[in-house]
Amino acid sequence: ALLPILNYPDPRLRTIATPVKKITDDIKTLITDMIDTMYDAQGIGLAASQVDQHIQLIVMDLSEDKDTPMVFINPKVTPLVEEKQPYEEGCLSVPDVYDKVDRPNKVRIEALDENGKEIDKEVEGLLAVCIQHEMDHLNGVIFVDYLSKLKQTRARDKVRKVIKIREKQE
Ligand SMILES: O=C(O)C[C@@H](Cc1ccccc1)C(=O)SCC(=O)c1ccccc1
Ligand SMILES: [Zn+2]
Repeated sequence: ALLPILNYPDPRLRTIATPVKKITDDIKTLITDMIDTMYDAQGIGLAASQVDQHIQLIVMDLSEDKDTPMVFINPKVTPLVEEKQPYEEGCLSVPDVYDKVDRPNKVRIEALDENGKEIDKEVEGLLAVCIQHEMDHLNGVIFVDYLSKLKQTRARDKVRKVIKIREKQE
């Protein structure tokens, strides 16, 4: 099923996600729904916080054919390089807003997959940028928080306009 995505500056996006204790059938259904929702919204990642489910769960798919979803449960991300690089980011909760954010571009990801199997890998580039962006969501941080106050105001105005247009289309 498609889930509604919370839009910035909804305060629910600031909720800190809690660890997943047991991978229940409900969680497996949420994973499927989040993957469907991510594809429908043309995203490459989605954090459970964005669909108002405040547990430590991220889905991502950076593949061309949108047929290789990745699931990260209770993820831990550790930077592997000191220096940060700018990368153009977007966010499904801040539609039509894109801007550069500086982040380490090589990180280690430790997590569980949807079957509870350990994941422990080093990634770089867009995958590293995206997982850090998703981790921020689980900690109530949105990428516009790294931008200037002026850009944050512009982002709020932009989201308001996009939502109005979407409501008219329905
Ligand atoms: O809101 C989200 O978490 C999804 C977000 C993930 C993300 C994309 C790019 C950089 C960092 C994090 C998106 O998928 S935004 C839409 C998108 O597909 C995209 C935007 C910019 C570059 C590449 C992809
Ligand atoms: Zn986002």
